[in-house]
Amino acid sequence: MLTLKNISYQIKDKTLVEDVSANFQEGKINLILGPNGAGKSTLIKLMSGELKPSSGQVFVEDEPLVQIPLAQQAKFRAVLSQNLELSFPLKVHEVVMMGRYPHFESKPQEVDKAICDQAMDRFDLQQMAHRNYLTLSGGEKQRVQFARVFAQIWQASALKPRLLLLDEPLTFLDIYYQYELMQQIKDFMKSNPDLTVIGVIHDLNIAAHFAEHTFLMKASQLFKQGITAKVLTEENIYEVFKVRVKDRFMMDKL
Ligand SMILES: Nc1ncnc2c1ncn2[C@@H]1O[C@H](COP(=O)(O)OP(=O)(O)OP(=O)(O)O)[C@@H](O)[C@H]1O
Repeated sequence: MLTLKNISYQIKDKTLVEDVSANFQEGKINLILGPNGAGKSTLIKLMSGELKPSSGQVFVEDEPLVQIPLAQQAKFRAVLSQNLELSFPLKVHEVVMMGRYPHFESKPQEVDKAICDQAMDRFDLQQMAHRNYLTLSGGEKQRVQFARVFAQIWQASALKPRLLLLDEPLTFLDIYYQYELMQQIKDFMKSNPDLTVIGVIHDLNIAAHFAEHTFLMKASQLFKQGITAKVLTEENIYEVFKVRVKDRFMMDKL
């Protein structure tokens, strides 16, 4: 669904992403792992179009991303970025409605309200729908952001298959919600088979449990990519993180 062809990204003489080629398949959960500073967030920003590659190209299906107008991109592609700061005292349901902005002209329609309602149900937010977003805990804010991005891509688009980009979406979440939210993604995808998820996470167990395909980054490059069980081996993990793990421990959870 999304293809990267020889993508590099440089700032001055520093290379943040070097010659990355990858194909993210439609309908799959693809997770990107790697040490701090390996280039994961930069790669997500290149896929979302927030950054333009210094060389190489990003394709959505067979169309170069740069040729798709932003207003169209927002109809089939949602992004949950790291460190999202809002400075206005919006209510929770208003933040979720932001996900619908690309879909209506001047004011939300009944369908937009219904979708926000369902998204809040899904992420267990109804009881805080009228709370000031700024007063929520870090984990609660993260769940609101999940509801916002899901509201954005709730319905299939006539333009393209849907895409959800997640940069460290599990930050601030306790272990219950880490698994719960990943499970919600998986469940949503069962009834929405055109949705592709690409996310950056740090937890090897979560990747082993949920990712169909795993992408290991090391020093600005893509070190390994493929079926999770073949990528998350003791050897590869040691090569990238310099930490010894018990392979079987993770694979038992698959
Ligand atoms: N605007 C910038 N100017 C210079 N260096 C940058 C810039 N943005 C990022 N970097 C550097 O590029 C490298 C890759 O950053 P990136 O945020 O992509 O890493 P990451 O793999 O997501 O790391 P983490 O796991 O810590 O979030 C880091 O060394 C970072 O300091």
